[in-house]
Amino acid sequence: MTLLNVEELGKRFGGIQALEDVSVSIDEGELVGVIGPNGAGKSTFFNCVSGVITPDSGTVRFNSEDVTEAEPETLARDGLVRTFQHTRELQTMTVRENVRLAAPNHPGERTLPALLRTKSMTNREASVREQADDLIESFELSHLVDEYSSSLSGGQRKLLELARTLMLDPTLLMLDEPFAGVNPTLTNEIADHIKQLNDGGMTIVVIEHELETLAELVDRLIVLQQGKLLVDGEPDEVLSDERVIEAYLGGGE
Ligand SMILES: Nc1ncnc2c1ncn2[C@@H]1O[C@H](COP(=O)(O)OP(=O)(O)OP(=O)(O)O)[C@@H](O)[C@H]1O
Repeated sequence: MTLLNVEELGKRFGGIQALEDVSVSIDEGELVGVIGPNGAGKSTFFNCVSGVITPDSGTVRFNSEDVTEAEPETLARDGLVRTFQHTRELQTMTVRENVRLAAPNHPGERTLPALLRTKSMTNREASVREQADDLIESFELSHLVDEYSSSLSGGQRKLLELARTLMLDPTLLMLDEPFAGVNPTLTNEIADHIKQLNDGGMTIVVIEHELETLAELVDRLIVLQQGKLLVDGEPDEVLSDERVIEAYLGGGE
């Protein structure tokens, strides 16, 4: 079944046509990579799909519903969740606080005196704590729970970002450069987590410049060039496609 359907998406910034007539369909359970030279329109594509910016033309359908004008928070509540190239954790909070606070409608433990809290609020807090602890453990961040996130390495920050994102229980997870600035060991670890999440049924779309790791990870690659869809297909075929090689050699300009 189609989970995400993007039709003829267009976005212009002044004199730059960042996206032009991009149509893409993603089925439930797929693991798809989005590649293309610098400035190809990858981030603009993610931004339009995730509601960060509104496209000038075209439609975005998620679960068959037209969400072209939807706000990121609404989309996240509905299960379409994305990460950003530059991670967005709160640096003055610990790893544990960062993961807990990512929960939707976080109860805000300190805002109400204990006497005024309802049973359901207390239950919700407990389940948030449990979910956060489970994620911290599965991402092997347990030894860092009380560290401020400002002290983490680039790779550990990406793991934290992934854990925070999963607190939202996504059905469609969009990852913007999950391996950028990450050492090879953690890159493999993050790739394994992505694979496991997909094996568990989560649909995942990944923008990445690290083509070798990405091509091994995904089932399908979508190539953008100068705002247009250039090729869409299996990784091996795509990476040996003359048009793709040309686009990279030419730097997309
Ligand atoms: N907010 C903006 N204002 C003006 N121009 C923009 C804006 N966002 C993107 N662009 C331009 O749109 C084009 C596509 O940019 P985009 O960031 O989507 O490409 P990209 O493929 O993600 O590139 P990179 O791999 O370098 O991140 C580029 O020419 C970029 O300069």
